[in-house]
Amino acid sequence: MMKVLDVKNLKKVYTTRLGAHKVEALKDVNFSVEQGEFIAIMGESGSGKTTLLNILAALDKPTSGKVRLKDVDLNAVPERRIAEFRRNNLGFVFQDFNLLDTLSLKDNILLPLVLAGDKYKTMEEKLMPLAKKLGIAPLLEKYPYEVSGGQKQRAAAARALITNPELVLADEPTGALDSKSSEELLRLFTNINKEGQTILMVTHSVRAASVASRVLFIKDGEVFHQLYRGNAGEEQMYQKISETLTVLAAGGERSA
Ligand SMILES: Nc1ncnc2c1ncn2[C@@H]1O[C@H](COP(=O)(O)OP(=O)(O)OP(=O)(O)O)[C@@H](O)[C@H]1O
Repeated sequence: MMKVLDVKNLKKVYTTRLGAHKVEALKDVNFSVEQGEFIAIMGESGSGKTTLLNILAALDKPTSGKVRLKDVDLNAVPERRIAEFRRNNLGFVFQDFNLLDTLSLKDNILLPLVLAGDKYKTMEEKLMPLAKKLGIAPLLEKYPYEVSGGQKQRAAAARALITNPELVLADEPTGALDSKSSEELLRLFTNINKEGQTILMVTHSVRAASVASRVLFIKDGEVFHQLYRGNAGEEQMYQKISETLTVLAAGGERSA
């Protein structure tokens, strides 16, 4: 097994302006992700999920602790290299899609390759199989405002996948979708994960988390509990996650 991500003793303290207030968003977060895993991260509002995701995405720096992506210590990537590092190694899927309204779906999807300086021919070769797989091939010339939320999110997934990233980071990817589009997106994530794509997804949705291979629960800036899928089906996983959230909300003891 190969580690894609290794998070050690991660701590993040926000200091407000004038330094009057300090908020410890992450206290001591530790976990690692093996290649091919599909991780869901859950936790109540304010538990530190966005903070964690921002640090993993190299958008923010921890107060202390380490993040390694493959062999690279994120702290050691120089500022001028960060954008390139992100583009080469990570794919992002956001709750609100983050597509550019002035670009067609095709150009949105190709954007990371354009930024990386790929040749047009290479881009086209990568685009079609992916667009077909995600069911958006007939929509490529359309603009984001001309397609549904589910279609927008599939275009966003294509943009995340087109660079073949080590890791896909998804922030509440079903948050703005109706239940049918959510199910389609979860199916899609499940399929690309089965094909080997490592995924880390932050979500409030028990249903979304129930397709993951492992669920991490964050509480008070620490990993409070982990659930491994094992042989459990999605419904069983749904049950286990619900139970764990109940314990968490009650502020109770760590369950076994
Ligand atoms: N830029 C900031 N400055 C100061 N405090 C912050 C900042 N960002 C987040 N916090 C605080 O850090 C803690 C963790 O916030 P974070 O946004 O990571 O939680 P979350 O789990 O993502 O919440 P949600 O589910 O509501 O998005 C909260 O107490 C929050 O108020």
